[in-house]
Amino acid sequence: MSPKIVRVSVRDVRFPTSLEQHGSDAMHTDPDYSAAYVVLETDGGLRGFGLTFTLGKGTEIVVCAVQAMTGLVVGKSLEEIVRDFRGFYRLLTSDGQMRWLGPEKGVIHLATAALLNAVWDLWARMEGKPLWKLLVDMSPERLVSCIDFRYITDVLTEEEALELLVKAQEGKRQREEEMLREGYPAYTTSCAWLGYSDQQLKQLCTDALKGGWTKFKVKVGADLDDDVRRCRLIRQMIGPDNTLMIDANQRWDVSEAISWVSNLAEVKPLWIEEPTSPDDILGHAAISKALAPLGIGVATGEQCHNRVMFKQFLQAGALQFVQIDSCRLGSVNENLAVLLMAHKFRVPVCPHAGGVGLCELVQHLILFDYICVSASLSNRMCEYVDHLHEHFVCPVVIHNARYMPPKIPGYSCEMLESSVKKHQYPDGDAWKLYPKK
Ligand SMILES: C[C@H](O)[C@@H](O)CC(=O)C(=O)O
Ligand SMILES: [Mg+2]
Repeated sequence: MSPKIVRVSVRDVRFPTSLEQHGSDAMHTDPDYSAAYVVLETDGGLRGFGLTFTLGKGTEIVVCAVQAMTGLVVGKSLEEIVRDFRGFYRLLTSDGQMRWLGPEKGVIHLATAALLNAVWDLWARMEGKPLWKLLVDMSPERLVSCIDFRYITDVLTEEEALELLVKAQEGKRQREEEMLREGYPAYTTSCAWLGYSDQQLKQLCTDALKGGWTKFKVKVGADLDDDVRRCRLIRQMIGPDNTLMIDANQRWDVSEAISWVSNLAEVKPLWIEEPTSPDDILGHAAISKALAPLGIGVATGEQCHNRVMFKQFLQAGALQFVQIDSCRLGSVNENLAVLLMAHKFRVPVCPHAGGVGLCELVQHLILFDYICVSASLSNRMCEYVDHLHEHFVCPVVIHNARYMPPKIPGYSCEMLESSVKKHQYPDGDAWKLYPKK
C-alpha cells in the first residue's frame, strides 16, 4: 500500500547567524540562515521532510505560499505522485491562479521546492535508500519522466535526455564505488565571509589547510582595497597551487564587474561568482567574454530561478560554471533538467550550498550527476559551508575535503525536532535570547 499524504505542516525556522557575520556577503550583510521547513505526514506513519532556504525576514511569506499550495498535495498517494511525477510537478507549478505569482520563480517557486523536496524525501525513505541512490538506481526512462521539458525542448528534448542518460550508463557502477570509497570533491566558503576580520580569515584558513582543504572561496565586492588585501592574504596562505574563487553576490554593473575583477586577476581566481544581476544573461555573457583572456570564468546559479533561465545562460555562453541550487529550482525534477542541459553544453556543475541544509540536500544531486550524467570530475566541486549541521538528523560527512555519500534513507534534510522548536520564529526559545529583526 502506498502511503497517502494526509497532512502538510510548515514552520518558520531561523538561526541567528548574523550575530557572528556567518554567511555575510556584499549584498546580504546580515543573513540569519533560515528555512521554511515542511513535513509531510502520511496515513501509514511515514513522513517526508523538505525545506527551502531563506535569509530570515520574509520566511513567513514562504510559509504562507507553502500553505496556499497544500491543497494540491494533501490526499495524494506517493504512488499516484511518482507514477506521473512530471504531471505532479506541473500541477504545482501551473495552477491556473497561483502561477500568476511566479511563474516558476520567486516565493511561489521556493515553496514548490520545499514541498517537492519533502516528496522526494518521502519517496527515498519509502524505497529505503538515500536520495542519490534512488536516482542512481532509476532507469533513464523513469528519470526523464520526472522532468518537465516545457520551455526547454529547443535545447533538450526528452529523447535527447534519454540518450544522454543511456550513454552515461557505461561505467556507472565503477563511479558509484569510487564515490563510496573516496567521496565527491568539495570547496569551502567558510573561511572568508565578508564580515570576517583579517585575523579570523587567517585563523580559519590555517585550520582549513590543516583539515586538508585545497579550494577556497572569498567574498568580494564591497570595497576594492579590502578585496585586494583579503584575496592576497588568502592566496599567500594557500599558495599558488590551491584553488581560489571569488563571489560578489550581484554587487556590480557589467562594466564595473569587468574592471573590478581585472584588478583582482593577480590572485588568479578560477571564477567570479554572481558578478551582476542574476537575471542579466547578456551582461554575464559580456563579462565572460571580457574575463576569458585573464583565465577567469563566470559562475552563477544560486539565484537563477528556473530551467528556462539556465537554458539561456548556456545558449548565450554566459557562464562557465553552473551552480545548481536544491532549494531555488523546483527540487530534483527541475535540477535534473539543468544537469542534463549543462552536460549537453559541456559546462561543469559546481552546486551552491551556502545556507542552512543546502549542503545536506545538494550532495545527493552532485553524486547523481557524477555517477549518471557527467562522469567527470574535471573542474567540478561542490560548495561546503561549516555552519548549522548539528541541527540535522543526518548531517553531511566530510572526509579530506570530500563529501562522503550519505547512507541513510531520504534526502538528509530532516532537522532535530529540538532544534526546530528552539529556533522556530518568533516564539522559539532561541528568539527569546536574540534581538528580533
Ligand atoms: C547569503 C549567503 O550566505 C550567500 O552569501 C551564499 C553564497 O553566495 C554562496 O555560498 O556562494
Ligand atoms: Mg554565492
